[in-house]
Amino acid sequence: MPLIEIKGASKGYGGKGSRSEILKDINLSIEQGEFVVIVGYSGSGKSTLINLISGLVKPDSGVATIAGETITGPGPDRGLVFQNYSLLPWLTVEENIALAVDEVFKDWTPEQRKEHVNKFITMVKLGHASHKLPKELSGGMRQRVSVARTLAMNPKVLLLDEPLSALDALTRAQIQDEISEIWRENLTTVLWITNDPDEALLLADRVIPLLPTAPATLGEPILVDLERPRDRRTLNHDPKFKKLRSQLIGTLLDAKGRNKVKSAVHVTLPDILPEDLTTVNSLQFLNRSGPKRRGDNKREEVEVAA
Ligand SMILES: Nc1ncnc2c1ncn2[C@@H]1O[C@H](COP(=O)(O)OP(=O)(O)OP(=O)(O)O)[C@@H](O)[C@H]1O
Repeated sequence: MPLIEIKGASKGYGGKGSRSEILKDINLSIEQGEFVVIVGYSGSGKSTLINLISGLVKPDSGVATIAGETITGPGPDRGLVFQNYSLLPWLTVEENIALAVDEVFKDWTPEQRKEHVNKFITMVKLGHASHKLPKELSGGMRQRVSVARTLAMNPKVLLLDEPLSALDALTRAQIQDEISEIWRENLTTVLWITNDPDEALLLADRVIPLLPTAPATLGEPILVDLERPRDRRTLNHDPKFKKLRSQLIGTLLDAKGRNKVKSAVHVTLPDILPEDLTTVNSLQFLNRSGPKRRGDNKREEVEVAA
């Protein structure tokens, strides 16, 4: 049985008159230990999709399950990491993580919890900063705390909603590698959402494009059979990587192209002779007669893409 399953889910927002259908007929199946990345355009419904699994969004139709159980709301079996860290500013790195651990492992001894917290602080390489407050950390360090806090709750699946998009490219690359390493060592199941095709292919076992049809739906999964660990420097020259990249980008671009609603609109434009702007003499410029109408109105066909 897959760990995560979505069957025939659709979701829209708003009431009558202002309703927008965002997702339609979403079918997704994620196996235990898989690293799946969904890649799509900004605003296409990626957060809505991941939140069908986090339990923050309920589908209008269809169903989302974890280990066969219908998802009806958020739960500790699904760890969610957002783009904006969501750390408590008055608590240190250690305390932020301990708060989550204390909540989930209430029956553990204080020593067991402390050991557990320290394990995850070390895992994300923040041992030197464990007593710092979030305001004393860089964006990358904050996101590492956020990942450590979520992993420390031992969720069945780690859900990451564009976790690195607020970071600079170099920090992003570093944390991508770190999370990939943590995933390989811990055999966690990961669902990662991004708008970056390179990030998707670097990390995933399987990449699924979210096609910007209106409403959006999932395209055919792309199996990323690239050897691990993946080295971004060599990958850039790897013909297999290049092929997958072009397949993924092509799929997204094609879907975007097909989604353009074309309609021919007939507009009538005045047929004007453009003014001669080469006039350099200021007197000539002041005395210019302005644009001239050549004749009858002209008909032009303009194509509008919605
Ligand atoms: N709670 C809500 N109520 C109404 N509309 C919403 C709600 N949440 C999202 N939307 C709309 O649904 C659409 C998809 O939003 P969503 O956040 O799922 O997309 P996204 O792909 O994650 O976007 P981004 O990449 O910009 O974060 C957007 O038009 C958004 O305005």
